[in-house]
Amino acid sequence: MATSDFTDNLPPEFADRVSGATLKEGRATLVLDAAGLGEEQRAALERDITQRLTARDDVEEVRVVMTAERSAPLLIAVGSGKGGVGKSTLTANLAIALARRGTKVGLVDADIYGPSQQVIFGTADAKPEARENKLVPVESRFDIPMLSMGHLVQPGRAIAWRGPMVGNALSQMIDAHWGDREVILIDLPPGTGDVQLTMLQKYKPAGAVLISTPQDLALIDAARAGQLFEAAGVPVIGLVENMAGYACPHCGEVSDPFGAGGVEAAAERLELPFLGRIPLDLAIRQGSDAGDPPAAGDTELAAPFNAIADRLAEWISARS
Ligand SMILES: Nc1ncnc2c1ncn2[C@@H]1O[C@H](COP(=O)(O)OP(=O)(O)OP(=O)(O)O)[C@@H](O)[C@H]1O
Repeated sequence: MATSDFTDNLPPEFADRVSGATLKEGRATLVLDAAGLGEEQRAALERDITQRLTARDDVEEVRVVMTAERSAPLLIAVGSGKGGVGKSTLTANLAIALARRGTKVGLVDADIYGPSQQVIFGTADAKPEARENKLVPVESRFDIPMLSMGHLVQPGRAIAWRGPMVGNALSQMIDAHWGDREVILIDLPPGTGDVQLTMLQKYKPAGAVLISTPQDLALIDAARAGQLFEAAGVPVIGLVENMAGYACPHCGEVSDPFGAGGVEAAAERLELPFLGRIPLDLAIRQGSDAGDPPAAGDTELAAPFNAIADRLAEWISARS
């Protein structure tokens, strides 16, 4: 017998997904459309259907073939030449801004020197579990699953790591159960060290966003980081200027402690897109420390992050 009648009694939510079915000598083969389902939902669907069908007298064995395999999520690296220029702040806020526009985004904090995303996302106490030898990302309250070096080692312990250990930790985080995530933002450590090299050799990102303050020194380092990506064939999506324009909370006068406009001018010189400018504002630091990043709210400080996320989203959709 080669028929699909045996699937007729499946509930509609299952039956609607069956795009092909045969039953031959007790062996049922089903082709299921798994589009839009996350990894866990797919596993649950397969389990459930297998149970229902094996309960039948005429079915001894069930094979389920899932189609519409999810494509691997797009990896986007966020890098900087120097430390402390706001890379983690940008990555967290971009992830939140993208998630608020409906992108299924995940986040990896690969900063071995000072992982901080677990603080910004309030997941510092979480311990990621492993399933089938792969880590399951930790859920955060912004609906952004994440993994951080801070989840894998005690803060400060990874600093002495070199090549293979770094590569191993990075692999565990990137090869995790990312389910239905379309985009994963990767918060890189500053500079052009082991993590960047492993990233380029093993998990070449689709693109990189670079952040810098407007000082010359920070810019020179950022340009160097940009060169590394470009040499490896990873397009630099654009440059972001951080900590420009400080509005005095007392008198309102705007000053530019690190200069202003330098990143935009550098982007022009390097022929790279300029994605936007984030002001220096105490509320940005306070929000990050308190696990309440500005992009999660609706104050005017969300605006620069939203504008940069818009540019990034345009870049992502132009690729797909
Ligand atoms: N625009 C801003 N206004 C005020 N504070 C900011 C701004 N951007 C970042 N900060 C603060 O500056 C500090 C450094 O920022 P962040 O951790 O994002 O930098 P980083 O480049 O990721 O540093 P690291 O090299 O340590 O990873 C943090 O305390 C952060 O909250």
